[in-house]
Amino acid sequence: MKKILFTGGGSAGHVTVNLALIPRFLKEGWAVSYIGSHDGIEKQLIAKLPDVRYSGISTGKLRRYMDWQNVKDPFKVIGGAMQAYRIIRKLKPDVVFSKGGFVSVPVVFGAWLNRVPVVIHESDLTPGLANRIAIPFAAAVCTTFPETEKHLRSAKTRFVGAVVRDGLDAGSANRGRVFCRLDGSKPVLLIMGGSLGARKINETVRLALSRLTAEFQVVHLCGKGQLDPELDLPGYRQFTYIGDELPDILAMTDVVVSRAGSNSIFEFLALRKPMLLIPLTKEQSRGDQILNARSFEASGYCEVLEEENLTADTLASGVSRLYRDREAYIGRMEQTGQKDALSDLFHYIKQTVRS
Ligand SMILES: CC(=O)N[C@H]1[C@@H](OP(=O)(O)OP(=O)(O)OC[C@H]2O[C@@H](n3ccc(=O)[nH]c3=O)[C@H](O)[C@@H]2O)O[C@H](CO)[C@@H](O)[C@@H]1O
Repeated sequence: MKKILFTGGGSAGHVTVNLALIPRFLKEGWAVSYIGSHDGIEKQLIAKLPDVRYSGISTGKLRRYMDWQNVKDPFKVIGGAMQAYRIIRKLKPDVVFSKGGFVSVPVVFGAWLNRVPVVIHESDLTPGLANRIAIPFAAAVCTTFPETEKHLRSAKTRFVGAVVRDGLDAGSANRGRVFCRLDGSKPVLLIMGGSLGARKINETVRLALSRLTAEFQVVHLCGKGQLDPELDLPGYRQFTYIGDELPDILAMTDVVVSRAGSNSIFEFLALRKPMLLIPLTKEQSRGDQILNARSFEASGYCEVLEEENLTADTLASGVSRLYRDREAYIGRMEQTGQKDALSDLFHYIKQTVRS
């Protein structure tokens, strides 16, 4: 029996591709294991797959700012690397697939020490810090954007395109309306601040809410701990995070306001949802979301609103404009080629197994 080990975590965006690939390997009879952190979002998401053996390791983070955790974290990273090395030595996987996030770095290093080939996947236009550290130890890097190759120097790259989750297009608008208790009497605006929520977007949405609800029914995914219990308006629904019902909600959505995380924006593109993107700033991230958003803007799929220009007024007027011009956005999105990135990636990983 062939064995594959997956890793990746820290945010849902670092697990989405794994969740799409795992069922394919299970269906072909592979033994599937996963290394994530002890308490990250990946643990909850992978727990839904009973046939996958999950091992937690300790993780640390490389921060761009001063924090007392910076002193403790190198020890956690070293501890995590030793745990990953031992797990991999015992499991003896034929191949490792890494989606990035800090938990993946010791796993990739442990695989390299154990001579197990690693395939890395990069969702963003430029590689994240974790992937940049891990790339020298990998056999190959698969990219979502064709432009990414320019930003990678050492490893073997392969452009596969965007992997969107299975079942994304099987949503039902009716189920979505029942779930959200909305009657569909107005167009639906979905607001999503990435898998963790976005505080600045949430605050601005609340300031603009009377204007937004005059034109739309609004579904707002706020992120953990960011609901406003005081706000209970007709035509406005807030959730911290939506799991399996997201395809239903997307099916009833007319336009989207979102951060520019790679998985999210390719999901909106696949479903032809016009988007107003508010990327994370260079200070909040490394500017990857700005590049993701600008690439989509150049193709005519979205409007970009930089966070420094985000006000109740620019948000409300941007969404109105987006809805007014929706047919033009949808028309351009329909011109995109349909590449089966999931199958391409699946076959490629199978070819990379240890000989
Ligand atoms: C703060 C941070 O580090 N953000 C990064 C993270 O974002 P983040 O985790 O937000 O990633 P993405 O936007 O790429 O993906 C979010 C995923 O979560 C799903 N979802 C989201 C909300 C919800 O309620 N339910 C739900 O299912 C989306 O459908 C999508 O599949 O990974 C992305 C992919 O590497 C990067 O582009 C982002 O810069």
